[in-house]
Amino acid sequence: MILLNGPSSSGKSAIGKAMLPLLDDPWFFLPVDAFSGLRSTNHRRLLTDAESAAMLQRTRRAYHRAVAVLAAEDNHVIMDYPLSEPWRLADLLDVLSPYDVTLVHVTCDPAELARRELARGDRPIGLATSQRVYAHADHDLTVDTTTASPESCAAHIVHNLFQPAPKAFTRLRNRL
Ligand SMILES: Nc1ncnc2c1ncn2[C@@H]1O[C@H](COP(=O)(O)OP(=O)(O)OP(=O)(O)O)[C@@H](O)[C@H]1O
Repeated sequence: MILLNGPSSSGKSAIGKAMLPLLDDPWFFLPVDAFSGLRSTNHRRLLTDAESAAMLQRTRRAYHRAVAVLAAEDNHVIMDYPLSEPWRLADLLDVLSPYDVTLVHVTCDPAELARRELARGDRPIGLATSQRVYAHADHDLTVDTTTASPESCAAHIVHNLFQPAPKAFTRLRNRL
């Protein structure tokens, strides 16, 4: 399993898509946005803020478990998911404990993040630079997309996929 962690607009989705043709075997690319996109946005009752927050957390916890179910059937999965709240990592360390995870930190200069965000027009302005990805100073690989293309970042990840144990998830779990 590969987890692409980085702020909004850092290029996680572009890298994930660019990786697929470079990999030897079939992989699932399952961005959290695709999973959340399965949930209706058009419904009759207006949720309170607390209900909305609970719903988002339920969705994310379910995403963690959906990925684990795919892995339990020996499927390879690329996650595109910002670890922007500490509980997300804590939950993943638990749920994904049976599986090999390569944690990739996707980074980008804040000015370039802001430029991309404005150009996209479909993300709240300021999300990318305000989003604190829980970088926790440990990961298996880093790619900086400020000037590198998604294709070159994807190639770097694929060529360095086999990292010596213990990998970041194991080290992080041992620190708990
Ligand atoms: N390496 C890159 N160089 C230049 N532009 C890029 C690069 N990677 C992505 N972009 C552009 O930045 C925007 C966001 O890319 P992408 O959707 O891959 O980011 P993301 O990290 O998955 O964002 P989000 O978490 O908000 O879904 C897109 O318009 C994309 O074309």
